[in-house]
Amino acid sequence: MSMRAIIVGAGGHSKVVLEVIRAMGGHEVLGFVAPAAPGASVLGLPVLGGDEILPRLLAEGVQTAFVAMGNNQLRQEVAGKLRKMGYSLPAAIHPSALVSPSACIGQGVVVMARAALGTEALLQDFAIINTGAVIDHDNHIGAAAHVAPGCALAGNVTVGERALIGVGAAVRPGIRIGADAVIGAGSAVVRDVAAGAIVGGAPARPLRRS
Ligand SMILES: CC(=O)SCCNC(=O)CCNC(=O)[C@H](O)C(C)(C)COP(=O)(O)OP(=O)(O)OC[C@H]1O[C@@H](n2cnc3c(N)ncnc32)[C@H](O)[C@@H]1OP(=O)(O)O
Repeated sequence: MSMRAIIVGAGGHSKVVLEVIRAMGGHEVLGFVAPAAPGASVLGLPVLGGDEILPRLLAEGVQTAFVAMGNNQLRQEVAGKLRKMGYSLPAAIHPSALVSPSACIGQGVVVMARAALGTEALLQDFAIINTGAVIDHDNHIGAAAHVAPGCALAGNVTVGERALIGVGAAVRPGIRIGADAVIGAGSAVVRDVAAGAIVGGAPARPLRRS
């Protein structure tokens, strides 16, 4: 029997999460929860309403939610609220992902198509491993961090909470990336990155913000 579920968030990332859930099977997604105009829909499913409908849905027996917001801080905050309310927040793992049997995957983690999780990789709650990203052995990916499509993280890399590793970045073995850091698209990270830093290029260096 399928579990009834909702997706919280209704942007681009939420559509991909819906397709991951459908590919996994086992859940009937009723719709999306997000502030939106009446009648809005995403991939043919309705936007059911904003946050105010969450207690009612829970009371009606919809106990499973997938938090699907691309913004790392927001995703972590919303997930915390849903957890307190009593929602069950399972991981969503695309069946085409290669997942080591010794990888450890937290609550609400999303692993997109063709991603690879290596031996003893640890993914903390609400992390996103996007399409085709490689998380090699002994990586520690912090809570609500996002490793964007096509990244390659060599062995023993540590990524802090809410950090964003931009699309196609490559990270040398053993590198530590701090919480809330942003790694620019296409970067080669060869030195540790401080918490909150924004770096880019090959080799990655601090970026001026415009
Ligand atoms: C499915 C999905 O879509 S998942 C989404 C994943 N998201 C990403 O991969 C986004 C990653 N973000 C980036 O790479 C961004 O360019 C950032 C965050 C690094 C910088 O963004 P902003 O702060 O807006 O910087 P802005 O674009 O104004 O550029 C500032 C300077 O940094 C340079 N720069 C920006 N990005 C990079 C980069 N990736 N590598 C090298 N240099 C860069 C710019 O050329 C510019 O240099 P200049 O001042 O000499 O002209």
